[in-house]
Amino acid sequence: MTMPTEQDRVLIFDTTLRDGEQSPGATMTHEEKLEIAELLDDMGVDIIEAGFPIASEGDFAAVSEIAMRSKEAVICGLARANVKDIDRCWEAVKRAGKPRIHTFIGTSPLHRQIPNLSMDQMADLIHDTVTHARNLCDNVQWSPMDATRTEHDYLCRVVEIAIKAGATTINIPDTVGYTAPRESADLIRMLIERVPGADEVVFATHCHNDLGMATANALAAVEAGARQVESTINGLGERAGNTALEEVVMALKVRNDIMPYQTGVDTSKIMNISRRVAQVSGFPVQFNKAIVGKNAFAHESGIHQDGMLKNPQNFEIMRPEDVGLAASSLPLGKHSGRAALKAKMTALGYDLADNQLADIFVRFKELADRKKEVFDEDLIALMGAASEAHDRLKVKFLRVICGTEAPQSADLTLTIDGVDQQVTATGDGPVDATFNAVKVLFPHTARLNLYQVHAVTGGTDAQATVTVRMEEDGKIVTGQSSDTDTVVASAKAYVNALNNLIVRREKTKPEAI
Ligand SMILES: CC(=O)SCCNC(=O)CCNC(=O)[C@H](O)C(C)(C)COP(=O)(O)OP(=O)(O)OC[C@H]1O[C@@H](n2cnc3c(N)ncnc32)[C@H](O)[C@@H]1OP(=O)(O)O
Ligand SMILES: CC(C)C(=O)C(=O)O
Ligand SMILES: [Mg+2]
Repeated sequence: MTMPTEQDRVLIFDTTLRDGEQSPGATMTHEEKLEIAELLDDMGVDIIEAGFPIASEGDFAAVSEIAMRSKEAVICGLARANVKDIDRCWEAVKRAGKPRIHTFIGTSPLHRQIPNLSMDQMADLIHDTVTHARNLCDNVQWSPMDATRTEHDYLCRVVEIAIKAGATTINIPDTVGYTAPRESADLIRMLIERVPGADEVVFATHCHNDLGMATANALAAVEAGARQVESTINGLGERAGNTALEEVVMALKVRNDIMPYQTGVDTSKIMNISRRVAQVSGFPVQFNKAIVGKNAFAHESGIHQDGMLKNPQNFEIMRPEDVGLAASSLPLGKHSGRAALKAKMTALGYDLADNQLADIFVRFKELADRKKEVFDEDLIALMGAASEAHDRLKVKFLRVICGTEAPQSADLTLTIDGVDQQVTATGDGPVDATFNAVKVLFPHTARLNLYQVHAVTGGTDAQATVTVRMEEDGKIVTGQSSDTDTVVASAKAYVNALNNLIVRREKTKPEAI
């Protein structure tokens, strides 16, 4: 790969804290804004639009503090085309290591009617306000709001005026998300070709997503010569939002073969900031959102899961770690197949033979038809049920009498090879009485050499897990069971060990000649 030249470098301008916050309901607190600004600075965003200082005392305070705390990023504030806004903006950003004033006015026929100015009056105002901003700050961005619906000749005229008045960045907003990729590119190309002095400034693109084309329009503008992309985390912003920062940055990284441009963003920090912005703005990320959606690296269908297990590149064009995710996920559901089930069972510690996998797969599909997602706990329970189905011994009923008066007794019914058998036995405590009852119903010579109880959860209703280990003729088997009743868990663990012993006996039986 060749080293980036200046022409390859695309500046990333983040406006989550200004345009993003303009989404109805997305207001962030002062502390939250400071935190997001710090995350943006740390991830290598070039310019942070921290707010609109004239809008409120709170916005002014946030922009001022973000400016004071900034490290590498340029800190920018927004201002309308008037001296009061621009002065207030400068007051807020001037403490930044790298301050920028961003001033704008709507230039389209419709927008010129908002302040009710003629073309000439507006041209004069642009000249005066950009000059004023440039006298305060040597880094000035100017935007003709609604540029994509502005007459080309007039747009060229006002862009030239802004450049002559000292603007260093010319931003071309598609304020209402109206343009389409080819048109977006043609507009930037036209301005660069026609406007005198265009080669001395950076052209920026600022797109909205009303027709779902914000990212495509921004990338088309880059291909035509724009070298600053304005965007927000998770695509937050007015109405349907702005270009999503993560989409532009990852598109340029993944398709660098056809879009050979570099950004300074550390993409491994994307997931973290996406989650924080979703939390603080209260705008959840849609599950299937590109790059940062919950499902962006998740595969449920069997054919895709099998392909992923064979080679992740079969179904993923970027690595999860490149966006800060630990790994892709293969959630199990009704569309999953044997390959993913086997991989999950192996991860859970089950080494399944082919016939066991076939058996559990049938049970899994039955469950998946009833449930949206089958979790690890469901599979463990399915395994328990599957192994119990083949057991020769089952605990059917148990009642113990225990307390200060000896002897303690256990009334036990075991189902042995499908037939219920009942006995009452005594012992030194309820567990001993229960084990004696098992021995009466299923006589054996195995010696108990471990009995262990531990609580799975806290509280008096905790699940107890009992482990039993026994030995017969050198064959060691273990049994385990959980129940909120410790004696029931003990009976089931003991019976589980005996079932395992029966299987071992069968396996080690000498072959008949
Ligand atoms: C496309 C964009 O994202 S633009 C940014 C939009 N963001 C915001 O508006 C958020 C912050 N805004 C605010 O807090 C308020 O609107 C304020 C403080 C800026 C202004 O509040 P108010 O003085 O009460 O005015 P109000 O919001 O009602 O109307 C906007 C005024 O700004 C004028 N105006 C709008 N854009 C511009 C501009 N670029 N340059 C100069 N004047 C402008 C309008 O003509 C109108 O003025 P008028 O009252 O003389 O007709
Ligand atoms: C202020 C400008 C740049 C804006 O947000 C827009 O036009 O969408
Ligand atoms: Mg905007």
